[in-house]
Amino acid sequence: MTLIEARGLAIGHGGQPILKGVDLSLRAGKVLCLLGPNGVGKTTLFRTLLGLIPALSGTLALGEEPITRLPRHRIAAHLAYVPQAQDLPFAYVAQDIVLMGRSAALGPYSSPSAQDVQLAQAAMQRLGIAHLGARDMTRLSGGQRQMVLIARALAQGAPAIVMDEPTASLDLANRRRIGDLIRVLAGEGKGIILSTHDPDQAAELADEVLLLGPGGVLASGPVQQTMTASALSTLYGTPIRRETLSEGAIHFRALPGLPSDD
Ligand SMILES: Nc1ncnc2c1ncn2[C@@H]1O[C@H](COP(=O)(O)OP(=O)(O)OP(=O)(O)O)[C@@H](O)[C@H]1O
Repeated sequence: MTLIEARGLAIGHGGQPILKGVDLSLRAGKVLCLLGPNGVGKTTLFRTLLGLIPALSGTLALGEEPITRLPRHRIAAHLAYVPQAQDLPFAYVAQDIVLMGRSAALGPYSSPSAQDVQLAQAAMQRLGIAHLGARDMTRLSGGQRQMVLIARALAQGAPAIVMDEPTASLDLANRRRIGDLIRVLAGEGKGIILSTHDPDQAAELADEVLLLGPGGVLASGPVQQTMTASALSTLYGTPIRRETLSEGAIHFRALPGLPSDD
């Protein structure tokens, strides 16, 4: 089942395009990873997929429906969002933030039921952060906040999840935990689209990758064929070597040599 389908999408801010001609398709049970240099438009693309900013042109469908026909609560029921943790100085306790994930499933004037509270608690337990429940979000570390936002997306129960650099501020153990969780969620049939600045992580987690260069898609497809040394060197404008480690994992290494502007 296709959860997100974009064709010829142009995106940007204030009518100014940043990326054009973006084709993207996220299927249930798959992990799609976005890679691209700082400022290329990954977050802008995510915010467009979420209906937070309008596409400038092209088509975008969530499930069977064009996004332009979907009210906010139906988008939220379809697509959960894990924004970058530093974007959210919410003055709420962590468990209330996680419970907000349930609001997409509630009617406009209803309050969360005991089952909603249970689902929020289960999401926190699954991430090993139940002990943070009563803590003020503004007083959590960046990594703790990131875990809370992931729990909120889990509690939402949407079939697709968009994650903007979900492991950026996580320590090694939590990074592993989230990486494993992403694969488990895909195994359970969720579709996950995430961005990362770590090509090794993309190679490990993703079924498919989308390489975003200035202006548009540089390449897209399965990890092995798409994440070549040459494609990544072009993407980041610096020489990159691809190595296969003894356990079969792919590792990318930026070679010495400063990139130039020309
Ligand atoms: N609200 C906004 N209004 C105008 N321009 C914006 C806005 N937000 C981002 N931009 C610009 O859009 C471009 C893409 O930004 P975006 O945050 O999507 O990049 P990114 O690929 O997610 O970057 P990073 O990897 O550094 O997080 C940048 O040039 C940025 O300055």
